[in-house]
Amino acid sequence: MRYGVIADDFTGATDVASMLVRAGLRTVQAVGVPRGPAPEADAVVVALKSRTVPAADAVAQSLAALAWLRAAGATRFYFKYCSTFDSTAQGNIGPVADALMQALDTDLTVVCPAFPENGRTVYAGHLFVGEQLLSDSGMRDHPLTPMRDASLPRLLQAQLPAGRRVGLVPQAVVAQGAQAVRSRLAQLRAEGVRYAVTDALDNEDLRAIAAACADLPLVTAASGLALGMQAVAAGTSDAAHLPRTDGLAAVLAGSCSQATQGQVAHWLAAGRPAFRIDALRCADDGEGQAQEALAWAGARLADGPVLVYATATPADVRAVQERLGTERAGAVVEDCLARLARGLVALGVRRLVVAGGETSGAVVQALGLEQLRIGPTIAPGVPWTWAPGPGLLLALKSGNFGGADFFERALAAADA
Ligand SMILES: Nc1ncnc2c1ncn2[C@@H]1O[C@H](COP(=O)(O)OP(=O)(O)OP(=O)(O)O)[C@@H](O)[C@H]1O
Ligand SMILES: O=C(O)[C@@H](O)C(=O)CO
Repeated sequence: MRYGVIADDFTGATDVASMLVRAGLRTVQAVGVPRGPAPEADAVVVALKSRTVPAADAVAQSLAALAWLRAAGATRFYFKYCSTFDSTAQGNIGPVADALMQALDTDLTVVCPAFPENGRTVYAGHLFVGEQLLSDSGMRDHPLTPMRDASLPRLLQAQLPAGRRVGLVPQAVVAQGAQAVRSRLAQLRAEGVRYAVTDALDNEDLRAIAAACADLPLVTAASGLALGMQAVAAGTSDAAHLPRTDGLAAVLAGSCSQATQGQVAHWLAAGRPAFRIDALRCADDGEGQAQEALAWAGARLADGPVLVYATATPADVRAVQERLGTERAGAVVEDCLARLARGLVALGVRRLVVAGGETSGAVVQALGLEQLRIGPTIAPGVPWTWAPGPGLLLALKSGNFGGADFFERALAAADA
């Protein structure tokens, strides 16, 4: 194995694994730090749930993943965070990146959240979502990681220990290609910069950055840079062919992003069956709420796919958070959806779409899954995956990804 990837959430892990597969690398996704021996692969992605935990926990989990990946033979490392740089107020990206750099004894890395295929671009160090600055996008109202600043150097600097320097590789340099990026990185290193934020507007820019980073022990990025790694890695594989399954189908949505709100609205508008989870009820009687949803689903699954969603508007989420506190609100809803996932699989569901990174983490942990095989892409950054234990097709959708008809499209693809 050559590449070791540490992803700070589960949808982010399938996102980057899918890109590595597209780049031609045989890729295995491990759920949490693996216990067993290294699988036969060019890249292993370790999926953590470290984005919103206290920074010290995130660092400890990431270092444990690094230790396993090194022992398994990886020589190049990739810290995968969100293409919208999702961090809590305290921020885990800086502390984790810094700890990984120290452990690898390296003095320079890049910071590259761009994912142009999903509208995330970086210009003059500022992160855009489509045509909006990150701070003007729906990410302003994220339940756990509201992003109210679009300047990557400023966001990162605030998360780093004093004295760490952050610099920029501007788009004018990236557009000149890999050699120009390499020269700029050398210049920044000579100036004492440890973190080079890279502008990137399209996949061509990502390819140039990836080629320029070929000798760096560590890169930090969203999944876009993995697509660019095609140029530097000897590609060998195509997307894995996943088994077919005739089991029942369901969608669980815990994401409150604008994209997921649109997907839920699209499902409801088509008159498809859907059950809304009440977040306050989850706090009072999570087991009762899960049982009620399960009984509802059990009565309908034989007729076709069902949706169970906690997805709510920013105003509704705020009202719940004011009552419960942000952390508890997130945790009780995740817990309810995780129970539901267990219940749905027990009822015979074998094709499951989950929306939301934290939600996916809770679901995958509740199902006790250890490894996911990466299959064909449903939408940029979202592949079908296969969990061999229960024989389950699982799509873990990043909150912000996918068009309005994503749920229907995913289920149709699983049928094809
Ligand atoms: N109605 C609700 N009220 C309060 N919190 C909610 C509600 N519905 C969901 N949540 C919580 O909001 C959080 C959503 O985070 P999650 O990571 O699952 O989605 P996302 O951030 O949109 O996705 P991604 O991380 O892939 O971008 C979860 O902790 C979930 O439990
Ligand atoms: O990079 C992204 O946007 C996603 O893979 C993600 O991390 C969502 O949680």
